[in-house]
Amino acid sequence: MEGVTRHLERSKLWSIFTKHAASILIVAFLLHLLHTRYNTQLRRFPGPFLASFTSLWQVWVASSGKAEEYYMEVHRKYGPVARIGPNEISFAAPAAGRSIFKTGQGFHKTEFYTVFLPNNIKDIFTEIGEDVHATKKRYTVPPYSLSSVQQHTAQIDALMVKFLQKLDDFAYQGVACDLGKWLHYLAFDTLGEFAFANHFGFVDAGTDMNNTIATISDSTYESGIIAQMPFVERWTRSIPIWNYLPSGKNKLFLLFNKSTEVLQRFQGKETGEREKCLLRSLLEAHQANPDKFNLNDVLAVSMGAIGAGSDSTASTMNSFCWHVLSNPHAPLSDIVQFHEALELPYFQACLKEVMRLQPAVGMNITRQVPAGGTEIDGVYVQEGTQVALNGWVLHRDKETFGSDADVFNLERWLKASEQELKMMERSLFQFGGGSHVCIGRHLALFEINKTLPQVFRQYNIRVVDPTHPPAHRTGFFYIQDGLRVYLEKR
Ligand code: HEM
Repeated sequence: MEGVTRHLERSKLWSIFTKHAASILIVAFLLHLLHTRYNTQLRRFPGPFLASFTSLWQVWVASSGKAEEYYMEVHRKYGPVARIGPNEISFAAPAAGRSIFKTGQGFHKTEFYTVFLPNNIKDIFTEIGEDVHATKKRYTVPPYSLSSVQQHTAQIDALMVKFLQKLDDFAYQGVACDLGKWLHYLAFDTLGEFAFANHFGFVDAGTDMNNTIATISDSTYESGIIAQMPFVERWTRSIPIWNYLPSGKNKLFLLFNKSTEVLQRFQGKETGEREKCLLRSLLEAHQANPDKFNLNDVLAVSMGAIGAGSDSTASTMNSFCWHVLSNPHAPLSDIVQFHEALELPYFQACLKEVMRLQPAVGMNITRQVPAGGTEIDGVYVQEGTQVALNGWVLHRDKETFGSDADVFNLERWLKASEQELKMMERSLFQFGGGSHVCIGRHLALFEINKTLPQVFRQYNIRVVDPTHPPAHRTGFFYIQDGLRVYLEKR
């Protein structure tokens, strides 16, 4: 009898549950949202309402292709510290950037990075284990030093000659040229020389071969969206849905073929001076330390260099041309010799101002707060919290850069006192900082300092429509499209 009563009670409960299942699930979901928003120390920070409940807000921001604009707006509205995710806050003051990047503070990369290519074998950009990263970086750093980069001068100069010949064609024909595209081809081929002692042939072809540049850009854009919820990629890694994404179909085979072909050619073979390159140096590191740095690492790091170095350098050169050409106060007629670029104060002021105003990384750089928590820019932050920095935000700090920090004004670099200059330079984060500072910065600056003075010395350049800046889409990098100019040979 007792058993029957219990059975009846259970089936009554079950029928109540099934009748109200939808309502129960909704209430549970609402409780979960409230818990996410309030049951954390981050509740004291202001920020977009939706962002405190779910990372979907950041997914939406990333998919807009204008992440930098959203984050600048967030800080204009909510002040120097803003909550931008259930477990993430963003800082606007350069002092916060300096604390987070300070070596030895224990901040480490978040899972955000793990979804970018190459993600099956980690390179130094996608590797988030600090110890593994430090090992890989030790073997990777030597070919990236300025003196090693300078050893590629002859090959880079040869590329430059071809590049200028192509621009000459536009100048002679008097037709508009998409300078941004050509700078991208040059950046790509330069990386080919640096990484594989063999350029890809983009400048020769004058086209995006195998859609490689577009594929990298699409892939970075998609990864930038997925990176906001990296667990989705982890859960679905074994399902082949990623192959159906635009960047997945083509899978960058030009890049992969080139790196494996060059690797096979180099293996076991002595190479001459002409073939000294990143991949060669990585292979030597592998041969000396086969257990710590394997052949997959060699491939991943060399391919990763192309992904990290092409769009970023092209973006900076694009931004430079746009700002200098559309700004009547920034002519570059003084520039004579490109190898003297470092000694040209006016050119250097333009370059710093461009990297300040439009740093090539448009998305947030994120780090995880170490065990025990820490204070950042006067604010205590609990361990495990994700902290975000965005160059576009940090570089608009009015206390550091002046009340006109939102606009292009290269005079700020020329007129600043020694102390102001020092502070501004310490507050530039276009290459990140700390143990993850951009490894390719010498190469990028070498290329930029050679290319831009050369182009501006050789041509009078006029933007086709100075009222319309090039369109852009931000994946991880801020990528422009449509820098159309007329070139006239000087
Ligand atoms: C103007 C051009 C460039 C800019 C503005 C730039 C910017 C950056 C930034 C901001 C970071 C730090 C990202 C973070 O901490 O989340 C970074 C890291 C990195 N960059 Fe660059 N980059 C440029 C060129 C290059 C080039 C030419 C290469 C390679 C050939 C390269 C390879 C890398 C790699 C591998 C990392 C990861 C470093 C690490 O985590 O230890 N970059 N870059």
